[in-house]
Amino acid sequence: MSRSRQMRRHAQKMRRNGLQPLVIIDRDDQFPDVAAVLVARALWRYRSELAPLYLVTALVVSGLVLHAARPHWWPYLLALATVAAWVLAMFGDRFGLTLRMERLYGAAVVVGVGGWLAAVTALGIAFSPLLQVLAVGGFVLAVPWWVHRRRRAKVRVDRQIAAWPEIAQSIGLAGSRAQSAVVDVWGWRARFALARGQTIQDVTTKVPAIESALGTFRGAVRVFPTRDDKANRFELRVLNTDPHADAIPWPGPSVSSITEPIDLGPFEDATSARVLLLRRHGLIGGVAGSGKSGGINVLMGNLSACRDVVVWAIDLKRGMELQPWASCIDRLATTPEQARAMLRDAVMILEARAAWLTANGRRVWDPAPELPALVIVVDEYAELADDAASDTDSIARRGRAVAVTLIAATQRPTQKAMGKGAVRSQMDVRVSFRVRERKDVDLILGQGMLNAGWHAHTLNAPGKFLLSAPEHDTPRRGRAYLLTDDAVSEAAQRHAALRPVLDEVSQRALDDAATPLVQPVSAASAPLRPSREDRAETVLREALDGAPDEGLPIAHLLMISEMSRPTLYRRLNELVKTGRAVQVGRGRYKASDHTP
Ligand SMILES: Nc1ncnc2c1ncn2[C@@H]1O[C@H](COP(=O)(O)OP(=O)(O)OP(=O)(O)O)[C@@H](O)[C@H]1O
Repeated sequence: MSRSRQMRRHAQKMRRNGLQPLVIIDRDDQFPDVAAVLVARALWRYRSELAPLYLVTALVVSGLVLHAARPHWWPYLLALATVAAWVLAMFGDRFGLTLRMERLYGAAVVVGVGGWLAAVTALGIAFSPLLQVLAVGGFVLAVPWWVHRRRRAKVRVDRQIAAWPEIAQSIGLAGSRAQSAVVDVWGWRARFALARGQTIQDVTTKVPAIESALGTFRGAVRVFPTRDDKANRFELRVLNTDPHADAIPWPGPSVSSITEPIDLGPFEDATSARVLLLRRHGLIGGVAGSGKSGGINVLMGNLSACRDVVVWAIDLKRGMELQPWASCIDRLATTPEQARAMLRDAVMILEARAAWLTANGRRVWDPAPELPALVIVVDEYAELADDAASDTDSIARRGRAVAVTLIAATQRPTQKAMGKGAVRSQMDVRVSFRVRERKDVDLILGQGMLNAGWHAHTLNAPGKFLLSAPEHDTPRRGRAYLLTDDAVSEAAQRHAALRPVLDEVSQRALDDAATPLVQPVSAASAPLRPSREDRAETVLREALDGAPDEGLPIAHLLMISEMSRPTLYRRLNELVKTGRAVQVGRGRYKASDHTP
């Protein structure tokens, strides 16, 4: 065995014993050998930082070869670079470039590389100032690469993963190895294979040791089984920052349909607290200032982005909380009378839908833009008058199949606050923000939940919540996204254009209910007073006739006609279809110039 191999063996043995080997050089050994290994290692270890340099080197070599062998290829190179840059700019998100900035950067690099290579292929590397362009351009394009946050995070993770065999050795998990890792905004997660005989329980008991070895903060590491539930695999979740440390800005809607689960905000391990609201009712509770209204804003931001949901809302704080979403709310009740009328109409709708389902041999109402779900959001549920209780009860009991959903927010959902009916027991999704007393936990989340470890009284910051739903049956702390006032008005404005109107079945039920009963025979000869609808229709037609060239906005037509929003849209649609009115701009109408 050669002397250097002997030494390498010796060094490996020392490393296994936890000792650092010394590099011993004597006269016979080749120092350049060791140096080359060290340099090669450094070039490999810092490959991400050195990538621009490697690219420049590759360009110079390719340029030399291409100019010597295929100088007439330059137009193809230019065309290829242009197409590749276009593809990156347009579809870069499919290749992991999620941000627009990243796609533009990628496209710029491709154009730069392709352009320079085409020029060198045609003119030769000695042609001035191609080398200067390469040096300056390379440096300029390298700077964003070096400072890119996600790249640096990825490099950090790669190095931690590369160090895993040593870490595993020192914490008694020798032989386990990383299989894959992904970086996200909060940190990284990686899938590991365990050595023979090791179990996920072994890893769980080693969590503090892993945290120490990786140099993270306490509580930053979590261990989960993998999705395929293999006994010799585990997933390691490492957080670089505590997701709940600060308010988390709302990233925008996570859904475009009520059939998808809504993301309320991250749990402590940074996974999303997603919950489905289709065919379910929801109860949101928590003391004043605990973040209920913030939670409702997250729901509204998502529901208003769904093209298959009509939102009705009751806000008995005179519309203070929900008014900013008015452009996305089909009907908003701010007084107890309006709330009662709305709930009565909702029951009428659910009955009409149930009848329609039966008549059509269907079991459930499948929401679609033309057959939307109806979601009724009630802020401060306890303020609802007692005489609304039978309607809320009907909705809670019979709303699921017909996709009529009730979402109630209240501080303490006592039996008194929830009315005498079965509303609370019908709530499938419970979100508890901080409660004042331990016993309130059971009020919001259900009997026995406090004893089962659902400690909503210990939530220590606004917006933090516990979520109980069929797919969430263990207590995990979440924190709701926070929507600023600007985010609310921006989302409300953007989503207003997507809002569907009530379907025909539901609308007909409301119209029929509003039509006055047939006059009694004895009164038939009495002069007929115009019905409310006739009056509203006349007012609408007159307003459209007198509308200016730029038309009248929906808000104005709603106000003067006193029609409900769906009725107004339906009437306007009919008038437009029959050529009696025209839509002049977004949400603006006037009478048509040539009445047919
Ligand atoms: N998700 C959140 N993240 C961070 N801070 C939040 C969050 N939600 C709410 N807050 C903060 O807490 C304050 C109170 O929140 P919010 O108004 O939503 O509470 P509430 O429970 O609805 O109270 P009330 O019943 O009085 O309306 C807000 O002004 C906001 O600063």
